[in-house]
Amino acid sequence: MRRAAVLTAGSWGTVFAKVLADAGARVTLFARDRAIADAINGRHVNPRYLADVRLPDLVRATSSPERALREADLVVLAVPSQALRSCLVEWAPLVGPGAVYVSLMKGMEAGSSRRMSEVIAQAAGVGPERIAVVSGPNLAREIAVEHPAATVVASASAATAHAVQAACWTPYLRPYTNADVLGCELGGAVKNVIALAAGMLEGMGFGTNSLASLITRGLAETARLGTALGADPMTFAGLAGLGDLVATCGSPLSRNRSFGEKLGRGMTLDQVLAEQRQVAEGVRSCRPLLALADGLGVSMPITRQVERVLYEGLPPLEAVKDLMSREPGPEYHL
Ligand SMILES: NC(=O)C1=CN([C@@H]2O[C@H](COP(=O)(O)OP(=O)(O)OC[C@H]3O[C@@H](n4cnc5c(N)ncnc54)[C@H](OP(=O)(O)O)[C@@H]3O)[C@@H](O)[C@H]2O)C=CC1
Ligand SMILES: O=C(CO)COP(=O)(O)O
Repeated sequence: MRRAAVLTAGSWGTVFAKVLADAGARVTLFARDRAIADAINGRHVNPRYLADVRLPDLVRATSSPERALREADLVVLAVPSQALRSCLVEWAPLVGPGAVYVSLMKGMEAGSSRRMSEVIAQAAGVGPERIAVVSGPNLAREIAVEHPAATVVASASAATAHAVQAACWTPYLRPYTNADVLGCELGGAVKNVIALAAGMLEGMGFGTNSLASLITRGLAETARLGTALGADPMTFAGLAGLGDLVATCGSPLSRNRSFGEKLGRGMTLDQVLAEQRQVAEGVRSCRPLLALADGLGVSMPITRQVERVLYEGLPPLEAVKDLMSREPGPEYHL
């Protein structure tokens, strides 16, 4: 039986702990807040993030990272992307020598523009064969109630990808493997920025044509950046690209989309941040993505406008006008 540690007990970490247990693993879920760990052990629910779903008996919780990581052969990481590096300073020394790290995160590190697997490799000092990424159209709330969905397990090592695939295959979650770690992570990070824009459209009252145009052109700029960085273009037509983009831009369950919707209704960044409890990764990831794009001379007009709305106070309607008034060009260009 596999032994998995999941850090931490937020929305996706909690649901993924259920997935792993339903697939047969013994799971220890780390919660910073001892009250959450006690509720999971006593009542099998996470009162802060998933109060109405019973977690399997194979999920136990602890507020001690040492206890969570002891004997774990899978170390599953689900913290806000900007917190990962500092968390690993504390956690990595507690991880056993052969354990595989699994990233569930969909963001880019501010300042370094590093993907989460790159932060893991650097901060934990592990090689790519010990790292996997799980990414796809996986809104936590829907997976929690076992609506069927698919996902991608990406790793540079086929053996690692297959092991993680087996560890998270349940009747309601179907994992596919992919060797393109870069493309899968980029798809997950950029779709959060595009989902902010999708929410803004919703908040401004625009309809389905606007949303479909945004999703399609959002995918175009994701693929442009990805291929310039060396990703496989096919990845962006897959679950971690188009799949996740459609799910996140279309669902009111998405935190990025709801964040954008509030901006679209006229709230400022600070006002939305003050009332948003869960992480909306696109807010902090758009600048590191633009830094990568600028370094390669890649155009990402939607991401650029989202950044201007967030950090320059540009009204969302002005951002739409700017996008629409650019010189028209061919649909496909590099
Ligand atoms: N939710 C979803 O549907 C999906 C999310 N993801 C990705 O998973 C990652 C985690 O998201 P999600 O679980 O939804 O986020 P949540 O906001 O729901 O939970 C965040 C978790 O991280 C903890 N945390 C917050 N700040 C820190 C910190 N500075 N140091 C250590 N722990 C911290 C929180 O603990 P506390 O409660 O104590 O504050 C909480 O357990 C993100 O990258 C997201 O994009 C991917 C697929 C689906
Ligand atoms: O990544 C997700 C679905 O695949 C969740 O998106 P949000 O972080 O916007 O809720």
